Amino acid sequence: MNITPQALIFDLNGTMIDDMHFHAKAWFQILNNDLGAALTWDEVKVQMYGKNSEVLDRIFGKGKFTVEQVQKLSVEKERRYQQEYFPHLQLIAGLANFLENARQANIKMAIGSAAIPFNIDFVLDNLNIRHYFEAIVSADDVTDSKPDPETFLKAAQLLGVEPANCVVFEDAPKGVEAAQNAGMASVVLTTAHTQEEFSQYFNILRFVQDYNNPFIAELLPVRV
Ligand SMILES: O=P(O)(O)OC[C@H]1O[C@@H](O)[C@H](O)[C@@H](O)[C@@H]1O
Repeated sequence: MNITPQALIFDLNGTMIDDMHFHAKAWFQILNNDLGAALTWDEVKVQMYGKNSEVLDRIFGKGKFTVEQVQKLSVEKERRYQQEYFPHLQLIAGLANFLENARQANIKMAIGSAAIPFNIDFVLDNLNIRHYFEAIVSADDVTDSKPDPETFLKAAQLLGVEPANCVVFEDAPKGVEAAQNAGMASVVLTTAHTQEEFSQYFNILRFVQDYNNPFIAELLPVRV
């Protein structure tokens, strides 16, 4: 398939940085040690997609916590995650180059993440890459997170690009599903999931380990 997108939309966690193990660890502690959920490691990994409030609703049922309690738990989870992950914080191989090349090719770029702004700021500011992104859609900007298409549709709208002309970078099955629901093609980073876990989706252009895969550069217009 030969596709030159007008816009690139990046999921954040597991897609720009290889940090999903640290999210699972922080969730495991909060859900089990603090809230007594008794979930296995694998159950935590399956349940922890979407907004933090959605994760808590899914596991404990809607209405178990007040809005204030959810907010407190959400920030506490991210505080623990940030503390553990900070020494490892770096972009996935080849991404720094790709962002720069895409910018020089005038491709619009956005972030579409289920993370709260606290975490998005943590990544963008510590890695000094905020200037690449014309739009940022976080957990706080949507009613329903992935697999609902709202995150990616909002990002496309903010960039002023039709969904069909956007390519989404994702690492999670629910994220690829969200892109599919938004009518967008996706490239899958195999940081946290195996290819088999994506078998039901038909919007995947390629599976890549990192941004040094030659397919990634082919997404940008050929330089003359
Ligand atoms: O949408 P992204 O960028 O992959 O972020 C998803 C993750 O964001 C984290 O903040 C949530 O706590 C995780 O549960 C979730 O999986």
